[in-house]
Amino acid sequence: MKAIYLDCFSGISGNMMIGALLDAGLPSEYLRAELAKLPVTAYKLIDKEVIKRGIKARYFNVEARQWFQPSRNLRDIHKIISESSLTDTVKEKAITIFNRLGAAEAKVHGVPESKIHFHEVGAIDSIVDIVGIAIGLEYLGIERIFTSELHVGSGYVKCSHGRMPIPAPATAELLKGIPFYSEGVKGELVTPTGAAVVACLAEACGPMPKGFIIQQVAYGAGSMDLEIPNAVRLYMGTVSAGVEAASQEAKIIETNIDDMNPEIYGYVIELLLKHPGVHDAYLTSIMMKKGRPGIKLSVLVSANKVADISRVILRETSSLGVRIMDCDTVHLEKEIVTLETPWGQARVKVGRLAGQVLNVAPEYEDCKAIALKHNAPLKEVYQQMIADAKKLLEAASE
Ligand SMILES: O=C([S-])c1cc(C(=O)S)c[n+]([C@@H]2O[C@H](COP(=O)(O)O)[C@@H](O)[C@H]2O)c1
Ligand code: NI
Repeated sequence: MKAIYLDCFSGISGNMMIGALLDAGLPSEYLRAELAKLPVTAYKLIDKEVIKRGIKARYFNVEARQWFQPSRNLRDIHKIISESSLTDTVKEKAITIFNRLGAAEAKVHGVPESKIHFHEVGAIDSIVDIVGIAIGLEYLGIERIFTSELHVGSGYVKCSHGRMPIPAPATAELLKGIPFYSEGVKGELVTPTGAAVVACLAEACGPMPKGFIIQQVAYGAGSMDLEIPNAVRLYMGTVSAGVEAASQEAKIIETNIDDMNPEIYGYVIELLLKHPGVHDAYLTSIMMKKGRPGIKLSVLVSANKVADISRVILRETSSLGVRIMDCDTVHLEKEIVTLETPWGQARVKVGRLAGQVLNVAPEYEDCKAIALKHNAPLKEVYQQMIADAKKLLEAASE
């Protein structure tokens, strides 16, 4: 699977992330053409190569063409993104990041999310950065994202509220569950946008996952000149489907529900399974107090995503609270193998322990599509896929 590992030794911001994606192969013209699908125009993109402490890096920035921009709240931004002709994946990713940013601002300022305004120049910068990141990840085909611990810098930052401690309050809110540090560098190395991107998209923040094979190294420049290069380093490469981030701890989040419209459950499970860091989400029938039939919702999640996923559960279900439990896990090493069969292509999951194949599982969706297309019994498609996969694996091991 195509993956990136972001080495945030000098922090991360929206601009730095786009710079790194451009340096990794996202064509500037493609980014501009996709951004032009948004109904916002009064901006100019800066995209150039710079040298940061001797390292060549790509610098990206957004300049508002006019100082006055309409004040936009989260709803306006949702509308701008969702009514554009960008792909659904880009829209969904961008809206998820904006929601996180909005929630953090709302929490810090003690106002409802609906009252959060992305002000003046900041709005256009945030829209371009966040949508641009989603465009870049889709263009480069990135399926998994990991980061290092984040270097946040130190001191104070000047913004519309006055001088605020670093990490800025919205950044600090977004860094819940994410390891970060400061080594005395003065300045804001991680911005709220950078933190929101990591919080929403990264599966884990720590050492590079075992088995990550690097194919390319790219640098996205920040705007500061420091004693260290002000840049984010992006390693692009591959990681096998089963690779877990090193030292990744898992938790189980659970809640019991006895008062929710049953139509909601399928939607919530689908939503949860789309979140990076969610390994499983499932329902169990239970009998609750006062003889009420109920449902226990359980979510197996990477430890650094507990706050994030608890929020999704509390927002989307009728639950008033969740419980969180430690969970040790043992995994087979997973690999996805694509088979060429007389019926067409189909993926099979191969599970290994110390190199020995212990399980071969055809992908349900692929088998279902074949069964429907060729009017064949699903169980026969499964049997055929398992037999073909075993033959392929035997041939590969000879
Ligand atoms: O303008 C507001 S409300 C604002 C709030 C905060 C909080 O932490 S609260 C921080 N900032 C600063 O604005 C810039 C822009 O950050 P981006 O993520 O949009 O690039 C940054 O310096 C923040 O610390 C502004
Ligand atoms: Ni703020």
